[in-house]
Amino acid sequence: MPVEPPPILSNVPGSFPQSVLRDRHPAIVRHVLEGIPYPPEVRLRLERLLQEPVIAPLPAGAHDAAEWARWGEGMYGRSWYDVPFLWAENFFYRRLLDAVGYYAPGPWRGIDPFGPQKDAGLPGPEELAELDALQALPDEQQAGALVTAALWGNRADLGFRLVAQGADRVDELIVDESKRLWELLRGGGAVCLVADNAGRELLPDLVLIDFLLRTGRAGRVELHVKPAPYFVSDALPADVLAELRRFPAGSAVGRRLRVALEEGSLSLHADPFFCAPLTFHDLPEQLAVRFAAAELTILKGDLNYRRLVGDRHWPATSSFEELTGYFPGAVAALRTVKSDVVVGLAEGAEWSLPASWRTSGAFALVQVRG
Ligand SMILES: O=P(O)(O)OC[C@H]1O[C@](O)(CO)[C@@H](O)[C@@H]1O
Repeated sequence: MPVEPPPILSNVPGSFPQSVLRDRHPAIVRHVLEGIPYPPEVRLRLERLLQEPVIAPLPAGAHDAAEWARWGEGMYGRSWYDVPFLWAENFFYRRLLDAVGYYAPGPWRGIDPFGPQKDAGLPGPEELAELDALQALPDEQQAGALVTAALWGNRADLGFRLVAQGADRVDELIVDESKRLWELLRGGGAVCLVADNAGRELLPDLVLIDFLLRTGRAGRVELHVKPAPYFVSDALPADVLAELRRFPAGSAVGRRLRVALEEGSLSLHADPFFCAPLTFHDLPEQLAVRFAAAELTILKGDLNYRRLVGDRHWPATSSFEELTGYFPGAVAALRTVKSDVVVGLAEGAEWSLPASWRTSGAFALVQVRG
Protein backbone atom coordinates (compact mmCIF):
# COMPACT_ATOMS: atom_id res chain seq x y z
CA MET A 1 0.00 0.00 0.00
CA PRO A 2 1.54 3.35 -1.01
CA VAL A 3 1.95 6.13 1.56
CA GLU A 4 -1.37 7.94 1.90
CA PRO A 5 -1.38 11.55 0.73
CA PRO A 6 -3.39 14.03 2.85
CA PRO A 7 -7.18 14.06 2.65
CA ILE A 8 -8.92 16.60 0.45
CA LEU A 9 -10.15 19.61 2.44
CA SER A 10 -12.36 22.48 1.25
CA ASN A 11 -10.21 25.38 2.39
CA VAL A 12 -8.11 25.86 -0.72
CA PRO A 13 -9.19 29.10 -2.43
CA GLY A 14 -10.60 28.49 -5.90
CA SER A 15 -10.77 24.72 -5.36
CA PHE A 16 -13.68 22.51 -6.36
CA PRO A 17 -14.48 21.37 -2.78
CA GLN A 18 -14.62 24.98 -1.63
CA SER A 19 -17.15 25.77 -4.37
CA VAL A 20 -19.31 22.80 -3.33
CA LEU A 21 -19.60 24.05 0.26
CA ARG A 22 -19.86 27.72 -0.64
CA ASP A 23 -22.13 27.56 -3.72
CA ARG A 24 -23.67 24.14 -4.14
CA HIS A 25 -24.92 23.60 -0.60
CA PRO A 26 -26.89 26.88 -0.51
CA ALA A 27 -28.30 26.05 -3.97
CA ILE A 28 -29.37 22.62 -2.67
CA VAL A 29 -31.16 24.20 0.30
CA ARG A 30 -32.86 26.70 -2.02
CA HIS A 31 -34.17 23.88 -4.21
CA VAL A 32 -35.41 21.95 -1.18
CA LEU A 33 -37.36 25.01 -0.04
CA GLU A 34 -38.75 25.63 -3.52
CA GLY A 35 -39.89 22.02 -3.76
CA ILE A 36 -41.58 21.58 -0.39
CA PRO A 37 -43.65 24.14 1.57
CA TYR A 38 -41.88 23.48 4.84
CA PRO A 39 -43.07 25.55 7.86
CA PRO A 40 -41.13 28.59 9.17
CA GLU A 41 -39.21 26.65 11.85
CA VAL A 42 -37.77 24.27 9.23
CA ARG A 43 -36.86 27.16 6.94
CA LEU A 44 -35.14 28.87 9.83
CA ARG A 45 -33.18 25.75 10.78
CA LEU A 46 -31.98 25.35 7.19
CA GLU A 47 -30.97 29.00 7.05
CA ARG A 48 -29.02 28.57 10.30
CA LEU A 49 -27.30 25.48 8.96
CA LEU A 50 -25.99 27.47 6.01
CA GLN A 51 -24.80 30.29 8.27
CA GLU A 52 -23.23 28.05 10.91
CA PRO A 53 -19.82 29.53 11.76
CA VAL A 54 -18.37 26.29 13.13
CA ILE A 55 -19.66 22.72 12.90
CA ALA A 56 -22.21 21.86 15.59
CA PRO A 57 -22.90 18.22 16.48
CA LEU A 58 -26.25 16.51 16.00
CA PRO A 59 -28.74 17.09 18.84
CA ALA A 60 -28.10 14.60 21.63
CA GLY A 61 -31.51 12.96 21.10
CA ALA A 62 -30.83 11.99 17.47
CA HIS A 63 -30.99 8.21 16.96
CA ASP A 64 -27.47 8.19 15.53
CA ALA A 65 -25.95 10.92 17.76
CA ALA A 66 -23.47 8.48 19.31
CA GLU A 67 -22.21 7.23 15.94
CA TRP A 68 -21.79 10.76 14.62
CA ALA A 69 -20.00 11.76 17.81
CA ARG A 70 -17.51 8.99 17.07
CA TRP A 71 -17.24 9.59 13.32
CA GLY A 72 -16.88 13.32 13.90
CA GLU A 73 -14.30 13.24 16.67
CA GLY A 74 -12.06 16.26 16.22
CA MET A 75 -14.41 17.90 13.66
CA TYR A 76 -16.96 19.72 15.82
CA GLY A 77 -16.20 23.35 16.63
CA ARG A 78 -14.10 23.72 13.48
CA SER A 79 -14.90 25.43 10.21
CA TRP A 80 -16.74 23.28 7.63
CA TYR A 81 -13.95 24.21 5.24
CA ASP A 82 -11.12 22.89 7.42
CA VAL A 83 -12.31 19.30 7.87
CA PRO A 84 -12.08 16.54 5.24
CA PHE A 85 -14.36 17.31 2.30
CA LEU A 86 -15.91 13.83 2.29
CA TRP A 87 -16.84 14.12 5.96
CA ALA A 88 -18.17 17.69 5.58
CA GLU A 89 -20.44 16.75 2.67
CA ASN A 90 -21.76 13.69 4.48
CA PHE A 91 -22.50 15.60 7.64
CA PHE A 92 -24.17 18.41 5.68
CA TYR A 93 -26.75 15.92 4.35
CA ARG A 94 -27.27 14.43 7.80
CA ARG A 95 -27.81 17.89 9.30
CA LEU A 96 -30.15 18.79 6.47
CA LEU A 97 -32.29 15.74 7.37
CA ASP A 98 -32.24 16.89 10.97
CA ALA A 99 -33.32 20.42 9.99
CA VAL A 100 -36.31 19.17 7.97
CA GLY A 101 -37.44 16.77 10.70
CA TYR A 102 -36.86 13.65 8.61
CA TYR A 103 -36.39 11.44 11.67
CA ALA A 104 -38.43 13.45 14.18
CA PRO A 105 -41.94 12.45 15.23
CA GLY A 106 -44.43 14.59 13.35
CA PRO A 107 -45.79 15.23 9.87
CA TRP A 108 -42.42 15.63 8.14
CA ARG A 109 -41.04 12.34 9.31
CA GLY A 110 -39.92 10.25 6.35
CA ILE A 111 -40.67 12.95 3.77
CA ASP A 112 -37.80 13.00 1.27
CA PRO A 113 -36.67 16.65 1.04
CA PHE A 114 -35.37 15.92 -2.45
CA GLY A 115 -38.55 14.11 -3.54
CA PRO A 116 -39.87 16.80 -5.90
CA GLN A 117 -36.49 17.05 -7.65
CA LYS A 118 -36.28 13.28 -7.97
CA ASP A 119 -39.82 13.12 -9.41
CA ALA A 120 -38.82 15.61 -12.07
CA GLY A 121 -35.83 13.42 -12.94
CA LEU A 122 -37.80 10.22 -13.48
CA PRO A 123 -37.35 8.78 -16.97
CA GLY A 124 -40.06 9.36 -19.56
CA PRO A 125 -41.65 6.89 -21.99
CA GLU A 126 -39.06 7.60 -24.67
CA GLU A 127 -36.08 6.65 -22.48
CA LEU A 128 -37.89 3.55 -21.29
CA ALA A 129 -38.70 2.55 -24.86
CA GLU A 130 -35.10 3.14 -26.00
CA LEU A 131 -33.69 0.89 -23.30
CA ASP A 132 -36.39 -1.72 -23.93
CA ALA A 133 -35.45 -1.76 -27.60
CA LEU A 134 -31.89 -2.84 -26.75
CA GLN A 135 -33.23 -6.35 -26.19
CA ALA A 136 -33.44 -6.77 -29.93
CA LEU A 137 -29.64 -6.45 -30.29
CA PRO A 138 -27.23 -9.39 -30.19
CA ASP A 139 -26.03 -10.13 -26.64
CA GLU A 140 -22.53 -8.70 -27.02
CA GLN A 141 -23.90 -5.43 -28.34
CA GLN A 142 -26.51 -5.24 -25.59
CA ALA A 143 -23.81 -5.79 -22.99
CA GLY A 144 -21.73 -2.91 -24.37
CA ALA A 145 -24.70 -0.58 -24.73
CA LEU A 146 -25.92 -1.28 -21.21
CA VAL A 147 -22.57 -0.57 -19.57
CA THR A 148 -22.35 2.64 -21.60
CA ALA A 149 -25.89 3.64 -20.53
CA ALA A 150 -25.25 2.79 -16.87
CA LEU A 151 -21.97 4.70 -16.98
CA TRP A 152 -23.16 7.89 -18.62
CA GLY A 153 -26.41 7.72 -16.68
CA ASN A 154 -24.19 8.72 -13.76
CA ARG A 155 -24.21 12.27 -15.11
CA ALA A 156 -27.87 12.41 -14.13
CA ASP A 157 -26.92 13.58 -10.66
CA LEU A 158 -29.12 16.45 -9.53
CA GLY A 159 -26.65 18.01 -7.10
CA PHE A 160 -24.11 18.14 -9.88
CA ARG A 161 -26.60 19.47 -12.42
CA LEU A 162 -27.47 22.46 -10.24
CA VAL A 163 -24.16 24.04 -11.16
CA ALA A 164 -22.96 22.15 -14.24
CA GLN A 165 -25.81 22.97 -16.59
CA GLY A 166 -24.76 24.63 -19.78
CA ALA A 167 -21.09 23.72 -19.40
CA ASP A 168 -19.35 22.71 -22.60
CA ARG A 169 -19.04 18.97 -22.79
CA VAL A 170 -16.78 16.60 -24.63
CA ASP A 171 -17.73 13.13 -23.52
CA GLU A 172 -14.82 10.80 -23.25
CA LEU A 173 -14.09 7.49 -21.68
CA ILE A 174 -10.52 7.91 -20.42
CA VAL A 175 -10.09 4.42 -18.97
CA ASP A 176 -12.17 1.59 -20.38
CA GLU A 177 -11.72 -1.80 -18.74
CA SER A 178 -15.23 -3.00 -19.57
CA LYS A 179 -13.80 -6.04 -21.34
CA ARG A 180 -12.40 -7.23 -17.99
CA LEU A 181 -15.74 -6.52 -16.37
CA TRP A 182 -17.52 -8.92 -18.74
CA GLU A 183 -14.77 -11.51 -18.35
CA LEU A 184 -15.55 -11.59 -14.63
CA LEU A 185 -19.24 -12.06 -15.28
CA ARG A 186 -19.44 -15.42 -16.95
CA GLY A 187 -20.04 -17.69 -13.99
CA GLY A 188 -23.68 -17.08 -13.04
CA GLY A 189 -22.80 -16.26 -9.41
CA ALA A 190 -23.93 -13.27 -7.35
CA VAL A 191 -23.35 -9.69 -8.48
CA CYS A 192 -23.65 -6.69 -6.16
CA LEU A 193 -24.58 -3.40 -7.76
CA VAL A 194 -24.05 -0.42 -5.46
CA ALA A 195 -26.34 2.16 -7.02
CA ASP A 196 -25.89 5.89 -7.04
CA ASN A 197 -28.57 8.22 -8.39
CA ALA A 198 -32.26 7.51 -8.88
CA GLY A 199 -34.08 8.48 -12.07
CA ARG A 200 -32.09 8.52 -15.27
CA GLU A 201 -29.14 6.68 -13.72
CA LEU A 202 -31.12 3.99 -11.96
CA LEU A 203 -33.11 3.14 -15.08
CA PRO A 204 -30.11 1.80 -17.07
CA ASP A 205 -28.85 0.15 -13.86
CA LEU A 206 -32.11 -1.78 -13.65
CA VAL A 207 -32.02 -2.73 -17.31
CA LEU A 208 -28.42 -3.91 -16.84
CA ILE A 209 -29.52 -6.01 -13.86
CA ASP A 210 -32.28 -7.56 -15.97
CA PHE A 211 -29.72 -8.37 -18.68
CA LEU A 212 -27.34 -10.01 -16.18
CA LEU A 213 -30.11 -12.19 -14.80
CA ARG A 214 -31.77 -12.94 -18.13
CA THR A 215 -28.55 -14.04 -19.82
CA GLY A 216 -27.29 -16.02 -16.82
CA ARG A 217 -24.24 -13.79 -16.42
CA ALA A 218 -25.46 -13.41 -12.86
CA GLY A 219 -27.39 -16.02 -10.95
CA ARG A 220 -28.47 -13.44 -8.39
CA VAL A 221 -28.14 -9.67 -8.06
CA GLU A 222 -28.04 -7.58 -4.91
CA LEU A 223 -29.02 -3.96 -5.48
CA HIS A 224 -27.60 -1.72 -2.74
CA VAL A 225 -29.18 1.71 -2.27
CA LYS A 226 -29.16 4.43 0.40
CA PRO A 227 -31.27 4.05 3.52
CA ALA A 228 -32.05 7.81 3.69
CA PRO A 229 -32.08 10.88 1.42
CA TYR A 230 -28.50 11.73 0.51
CA PHE A 231 -26.56 13.83 -2.02
CA VAL A 232 -29.90 15.02 -3.47
CA SER A 233 -30.64 12.35 -6.05
CA ASP A 234 -29.23 9.17 -4.51
CA ALA A 235 -31.61 6.25 -4.82
CA LEU A 236 -33.59 4.92 -1.83
CA PRO A 237 -35.73 1.76 -1.80
CA ALA A 238 -38.78 3.95 -2.47
CA ASP A 239 -37.06 5.36 -5.57
CA VAL A 240 -36.43 1.85 -6.90
CA LEU A 241 -40.13 1.09 -6.53
CA ALA A 242 -41.10 4.42 -8.14
CA GLU A 243 -38.82 3.60 -11.03
CA LEU A 244 -40.31 0.14 -11.48
CA ARG A 245 -43.76 1.73 -11.65
CA ARG A 246 -42.56 3.78 -14.64
CA PHE A 247 -42.20 0.72 -16.83
CA PRO A 248 -45.33 0.43 -19.00
CA ALA A 249 -47.63 -2.49 -18.18
CA GLY A 250 -46.47 -4.37 -21.28
CA SER A 251 -42.73 -3.96 -20.63
CA ALA A 252 -40.99 -7.31 -20.44
CA VAL A 253 -38.05 -5.76 -18.54
CA GLY A 254 -40.36 -4.23 -15.93
CA ARG A 255 -42.22 -7.51 -15.48
CA ARG A 256 -39.04 -9.59 -15.15
CA LEU A 257 -37.55 -7.20 -12.58
CA ARG A 258 -40.69 -7.39 -10.51
CA VAL A 259 -40.73 -11.18 -10.63
CA ALA A 260 -37.00 -11.26 -9.80
CA LEU A 261 -37.70 -9.22 -6.65
CA GLU A 262 -40.61 -11.45 -5.72
CA GLU A 263 -38.60 -14.62 -6.25
CA GLY A 264 -35.42 -13.30 -4.64
CA SER A 265 -33.01 -13.49 -7.60
CA LEU A 266 -32.94 -9.70 -7.22
CA SER A 267 -32.71 -8.39 -3.66
CA LEU A 268 -32.80 -4.84 -2.35
CA HIS A 269 -30.45 -3.66 0.42
CA ALA A 270 -30.14 -0.31 2.21
CA ASP A 271 -27.35 -0.59 4.79
CA PRO A 272 -26.75 2.40 7.12
CA PHE A 273 -23.10 2.31 6.04
CA PHE A 274 -24.08 3.94 2.74
CA CYS A 275 -25.03 7.19 4.51
CA ALA A 276 -22.02 7.18 6.86
CA PRO A 277 -18.99 9.45 6.33
CA LEU A 278 -16.76 6.42 5.85
CA THR A 279 -14.80 4.87 3.02
CA PHE A 280 -15.05 1.25 1.92
CA HIS A 281 -11.94 0.60 4.02
CA ASP A 282 -14.34 0.68 6.98
CA LEU A 283 -16.95 -1.66 5.53
CA PRO A 284 -19.07 -3.28 8.23
CA GLU A 285 -18.81 -7.04 8.45
CA GLN A 286 -22.30 -7.67 7.03
CA LEU A 287 -21.44 -5.86 3.78
CA ALA A 288 -17.87 -7.13 3.51
CA VAL A 289 -19.22 -10.68 3.62
CA ARG A 290 -21.68 -9.96 0.80
CA PHE A 291 -19.08 -8.27 -1.42
CA ALA A 292 -16.57 -11.06 -0.77
CA ALA A 293 -19.10 -13.70 -1.80
CA ALA A 294 -20.05 -11.89 -5.02
CA GLU A 295 -18.41 -12.60 -8.35
CA LEU A 296 -18.23 -8.86 -8.85
CA THR A 297 -19.30 -5.70 -7.04
CA ILE A 298 -20.14 -2.83 -9.36
CA LEU A 299 -19.79 0.59 -7.72
CA LYS A 300 -21.63 3.38 -9.47
CA GLY A 301 -20.73 7.02 -9.42
CA ASP A 302 -18.34 9.62 -8.19
CA LEU A 303 -18.94 9.38 -4.48
CA ASN A 304 -18.57 5.60 -4.40
CA TYR A 305 -15.28 6.04 -6.26
CA ARG A 306 -14.03 8.51 -3.66
CA ARG A 307 -15.03 6.05 -0.97
CA LEU A 308 -13.30 3.21 -2.80
CA VAL A 309 -9.85 4.73 -3.31
CA GLY A 310 -10.01 7.28 -0.45
CA ASP A 311 -10.76 10.99 -0.83
CA ARG A 312 -7.12 12.01 -0.96
CA HIS A 313 -4.69 13.87 -3.14
CA TRP A 314 -3.59 10.75 -5.03
CA PRO A 315 -1.39 11.26 -8.06
CA ALA A 316 -3.56 10.32 -11.08
CA THR A 317 -1.03 7.63 -12.00
CA SER A 318 -1.46 5.76 -8.66
CA SER A 319 -2.35 2.13 -9.23
CA PHE A 320 -6.10 1.39 -9.09
CA GLU A 321 -5.22 -2.26 -8.58
CA GLU A 322 -3.09 -1.52 -5.53
CA LEU A 323 -5.41 1.04 -3.95
CA THR A 324 -8.41 -1.26 -4.22
CA GLY A 325 -6.53 -4.42 -3.20
CA TYR A 326 -8.14 -4.25 0.25
CA PHE A 327 -11.70 -4.47 -1.17
CA PRO A 328 -13.33 -7.82 -0.39
CA GLY A 329 -13.71 -9.39 -3.83
CA ALA A 330 -13.59 -8.21 -7.42
CA VAL A 331 -14.73 -4.65 -7.94
CA ALA A 332 -15.62 -2.45 -10.89
CA ALA A 333 -16.07 1.33 -10.74
CA LEU A 334 -18.36 2.97 -13.31
CA ARG A 335 -17.97 6.67 -12.83
CA THR A 336 -18.21 9.99 -14.60
CA VAL A 337 -15.51 12.19 -13.10
CA LYS A 338 -17.13 14.91 -10.97
CA SER A 339 -14.53 15.58 -8.30
CA ASP A 340 -10.76 15.76 -7.92
CA VAL A 341 -9.91 12.15 -7.05
CA VAL A 342 -8.67 10.08 -9.98
CA VAL A 343 -6.25 7.13 -10.05
CA GLY A 344 -5.21 4.52 -12.56
CA LEU A 345 -4.31 6.84 -15.42
CA ALA A 346 -1.36 6.21 -17.71
CA GLU A 347 1.59 8.59 -17.42
CA GLY A 348 0.81 11.73 -19.41
CA ALA A 349 -2.85 10.84 -20.00
CA GLU A 350 -3.97 14.06 -18.31
CA TRP A 351 -1.90 16.33 -20.46
CA SER A 352 -4.27 16.50 -23.38
CA LEU A 353 -7.36 16.99 -21.21
CA PRO A 354 -8.98 20.39 -20.59
CA ALA A 355 -8.30 22.11 -17.25
CA SER A 356 -11.79 21.27 -15.94
CA TRP A 357 -11.59 17.56 -16.75
CA ARG A 358 -11.78 16.38 -13.14
CA THR A 359 -15.01 18.18 -12.32
CA SER A 360 -16.90 18.78 -15.57
CA GLY A 361 -18.58 15.35 -15.69
CA ALA A 362 -17.56 15.11 -19.36
CA PHE A 363 -15.03 12.32 -18.76
CA ALA A 364 -15.59 8.85 -17.45
CA LEU A 365 -13.83 5.74 -16.17
CA VAL A 366 -14.57 2.05 -16.15
CA GLN A 367 -11.93 0.54 -13.87
CA VAL A 368 -11.83 -3.06 -12.73
CA ARG A 369 -9.85 -5.05 -10.19
CA GLY A 370 -10.45 -8.77 -10.54
O1 LIG B 1 -23.75 11.14 -7.82
P1 LIG B 1 -22.28 10.99 -7.78
O2 LIG B 1 -21.72 10.53 -9.08
O3 LIG B 1 -21.80 10.17 -6.63
O4 LIG B 1 -21.71 12.42 -7.60
C1 LIG B 1 -21.83 13.11 -6.43
C2 LIG B 1 -20.70 14.04 -6.38
O5 LIG B 1 -21.24 15.31 -6.30
C3 LIG B 1 -20.51 16.05 -5.39
O6 LIG B 1 -21.33 16.19 -4.28
C4 LIG B 1 -20.13 17.34 -5.86
O7 LIG B 1 -19.63 17.18 -7.13
C5 LIG B 1 -19.28 15.26 -5.14
O8 LIG B 1 -18.79 15.61 -3.96
C6 LIG B 1 -19.79 13.89 -5.24
O9 LIG B 1 -18.74 13.03 -5.35
